[in-house]
Amino acid sequence: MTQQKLLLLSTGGTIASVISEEGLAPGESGEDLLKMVGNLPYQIDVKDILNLDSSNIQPEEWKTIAEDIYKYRHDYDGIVVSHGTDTMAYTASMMTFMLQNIDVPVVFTGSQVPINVLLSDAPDNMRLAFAAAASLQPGIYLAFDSKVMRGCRAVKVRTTAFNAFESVNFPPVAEVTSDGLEIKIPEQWQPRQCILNTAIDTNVSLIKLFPGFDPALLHAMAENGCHGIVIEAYGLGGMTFIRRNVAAAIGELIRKGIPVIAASQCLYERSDLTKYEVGRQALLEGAISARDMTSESAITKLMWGLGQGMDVKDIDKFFNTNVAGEVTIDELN
Ligand SMILES: NC(=O)C[C@H](N)C(=O)O
Repeated sequence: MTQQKLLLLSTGGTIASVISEEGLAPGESGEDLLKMVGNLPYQIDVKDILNLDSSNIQPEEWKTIAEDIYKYRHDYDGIVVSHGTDTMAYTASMMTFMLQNIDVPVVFTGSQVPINVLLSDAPDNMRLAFAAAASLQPGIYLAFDSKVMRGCRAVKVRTTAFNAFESVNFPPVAEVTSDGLEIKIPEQWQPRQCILNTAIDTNVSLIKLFPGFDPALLHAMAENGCHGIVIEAYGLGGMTFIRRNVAAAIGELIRKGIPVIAASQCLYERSDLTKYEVGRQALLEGAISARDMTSESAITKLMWGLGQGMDVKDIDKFFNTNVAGEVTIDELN
């Protein structure tokens, strides 16, 4: 049997970090990573495309990563992207929108401990990512600590523990068991034209509501060039309306053409603005529900939608559309 051909795109992160006087910083190449993982039953090519801690990965780097995935995808059976963990969920979510209908498996991974440390989690995570890239349906995934999840559902929930990521509001698609990589949710992939579209609007904001939040800050953002806002509201999507009327401020912004997405500060389960008065007020003012999306998916979806020139109505429609498994659409808001 011929070996599967896989590509490693390395971008830095803790996985590739070495100790320096300034603190841990990326230093190992993709080839170094592969050497330390040891033998794998695949033919693997490597390209070092970035060498950054992921806290330095920003929209400019998203574009580079998306373009490289797009450029090389047909030369390989699957692609692994090694990436720092801090912003990996944002990058994986953005790739979901920039590379719609991706036609190969693309698997992001990283580690909590550098690969050159004896008991690092990196070798296991790399092996998992390659196994996933060799066997899953096309899609954007994140592989970490024996689990493979949809990239657009992954959230970093722990700062140091090996089980740093969780798949939020959607089960992991595959898990390591004694039988190997067990596919739990076979993705229903249908061949369609893969589109690379990296146009995004980065003039957006993601804010968390807290008791005492001054809605004038929303106006200040709009006056300073903010084109769209995701608000992590309370519980099912509730927002203050007495004394400090957040809902009314949202209405004013929306009438100025600035979409406002209502997400929840609860990590799990969906927002539903219809249930309480504090949600309905915001809904009446035109707030758009993020439903069960992660904040990482909501903010990247908003950037991408605005980058396509969508207005408030289009963004509303876009957020009521499931692009690649990032949201569960049901009758609820
Ligand atoms: N574990 C990690 O990879 C954290 C690191 N600061 C990064 O995101 O690049």
